[in-house]
This record gives sequence, C-alpha cells and structure tokens, in this order.
Amino acid sequence: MSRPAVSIQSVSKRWTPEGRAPVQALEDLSFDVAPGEFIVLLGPSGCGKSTLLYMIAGLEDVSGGTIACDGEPVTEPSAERGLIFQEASLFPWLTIADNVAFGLAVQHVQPVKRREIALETLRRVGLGDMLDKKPDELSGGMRQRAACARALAMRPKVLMMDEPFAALDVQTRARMQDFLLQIWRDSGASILLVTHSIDEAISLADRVVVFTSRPGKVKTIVPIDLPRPRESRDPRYHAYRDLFTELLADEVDRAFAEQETV
Ligand SMILES: Nc1ncnc2c1ncn2[C@@H]1O[C@H](COP(=O)(O)OP(=O)(O)OP(=O)(O)O)[C@@H](O)[C@H]1O
Repeated sequence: MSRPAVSIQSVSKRWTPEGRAPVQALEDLSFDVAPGEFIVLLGPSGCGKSTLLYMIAGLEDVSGGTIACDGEPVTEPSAERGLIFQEASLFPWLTIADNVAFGLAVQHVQPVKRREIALETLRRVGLGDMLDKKPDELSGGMRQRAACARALAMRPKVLMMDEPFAALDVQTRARMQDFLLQIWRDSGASILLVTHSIDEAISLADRVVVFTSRPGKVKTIVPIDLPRPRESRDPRYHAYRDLFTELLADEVDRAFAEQETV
C-alpha cells in the first residue's frame, strides 16, 4: 500500500484559555488519508473538526500524538497543505488574479510565471473572465471558487476545507459540490472537508469520519460505496442518510445529557 498522504496517530488537543478551565477538544484520534482520497469530517458542534484541520495545516500544535504528511511530521505550515474557510478569505484590495498570485509570490515564483499560473488556475475554476475584478464585485460562489484557485495554484497535495459552502444558497452549494469533485479529480490532491450537512458528506466523500461529541474521537469511519454522481433517489443513499442521522443524534443526545449532569 502507498504511503498515506496524511497520517493521524493518537492525536489529542487540549486548549488552555487564559483564566478559564482547560478544554479537551480531541482525544486519541487516529486515522489515515490515502493519496487522492476524499475524506469528509462529520460531527456535532464543538467536537474539534476545525481544530484538527488547523493542526494538519501546521497552524496549531498537537498536545499529544503525531500528524505526518507524506511521511514527514507536521511542524509548520506548508504550501503543500492548503486550507479554505467558510468565508473566502481574499484580500479585498487585490484583484482576483493578484489574490491567486499572492501565495506564489511568497514562494518566490517569478512575476511572469505567477501571472501565468494564476490565469491558468482561474480558467480551470471558470473565472477566466474575472481576473481584474475585486472580490466584492463577485458573488459568494465565485469568491469561494477564487479561494479554491488560490489554494490550487500552490499545487497542494492536501486540500483542507472548513465548511466551505455553508454560507452559500442551496443551488450555488450544489454547483460548488460538482465543481469541487471536478477539481479534486483534476488535481489528484487528497481532500479533508468539514461539514454539518449529511447530504454533502454522502454526495462527496470516499469515506466519512464521524466524530463523537467533545472530546472528539473517531466514532466510526463509513466508506460511501456509491458510484458518482450520487443520486439522492437511490435507496442506498437513503440508507446512508438514516445511518448518519442516527450516529449524529446519538452524539448530540450524549452531549446534552452530559450538560444536564454538570
Ligand atoms: N483558540 C482556542 N482557544 C480555546 N478553545 C478553543 C480554541 N479553538 C477551539 N476551541 C475549543 O475547542 C473545541 C473544539 O472547537 P472546534 O472549533 O475545533 O470544533 P468544531 O467541531 O469545528 O465545531 P463547529 O462544528 O461548531 O465549527 C470547542 O470547545 C472550542 O470552544
């Protein structure tokens, strides 16, 4: 078997906010992500999904355990690991092309080459006509595509997305999911995507990692054994929906029961 793109071994994370009780966000978390695999992280609010992405991105330290990407322990951020947030975090004063080229400048790519890569990537995400627009001249879906282009321009091996489509309307969200599957196939990157939407998880994932309520642990990992594009009328799709609804309801009930006994 090939080396995992991401290997998470016995990872824990404890936050110690100043003047407040420590928070055990994650506990003894272990799973691997294969090269080119699409993983969705699903779990109740506050179970540590975003925290896990930040640690894989190298933006936060683990409190215990190890995270390795392509066999190398993660100690700092790297262009090989892109992170996309719910709100496209583009620089409002730069054009879309300059936003995409920005990360390349940090990597010391020459200006002509930067522009070339930015144009090529923006064309790939369907924004070839928007190069000189500023972010606030674009719709929410377009801004999110530009944020994807900025991450893709760095040719990441791992792309992490934290509820990337949560702020979009239903139709735009469905289109963005199709778009994401297309760029995932084209780029060959592994994807880790956080969502609260069971349908988004079933539509996109190779495997869904379901978290327990805080402290987040792996409750179960469910491979989605359905051909793409996934058809929501398929009875097997419904079976997955029922399964995830039940798994999440258990965790939300458990979190409420614990709050009541505190
Ligand atoms: N910088 C921080 N300092 C202190 N505590 C934090 C910090 N970041 C997150 N936490 C706490 O860690 C826990 C996990 O947070 P995290 O945002 O990772 O969960 P999540 O599963 O992504 O939640 P949601 O689905 O609501 O976005 C929460 O209790 C949160 O309050």
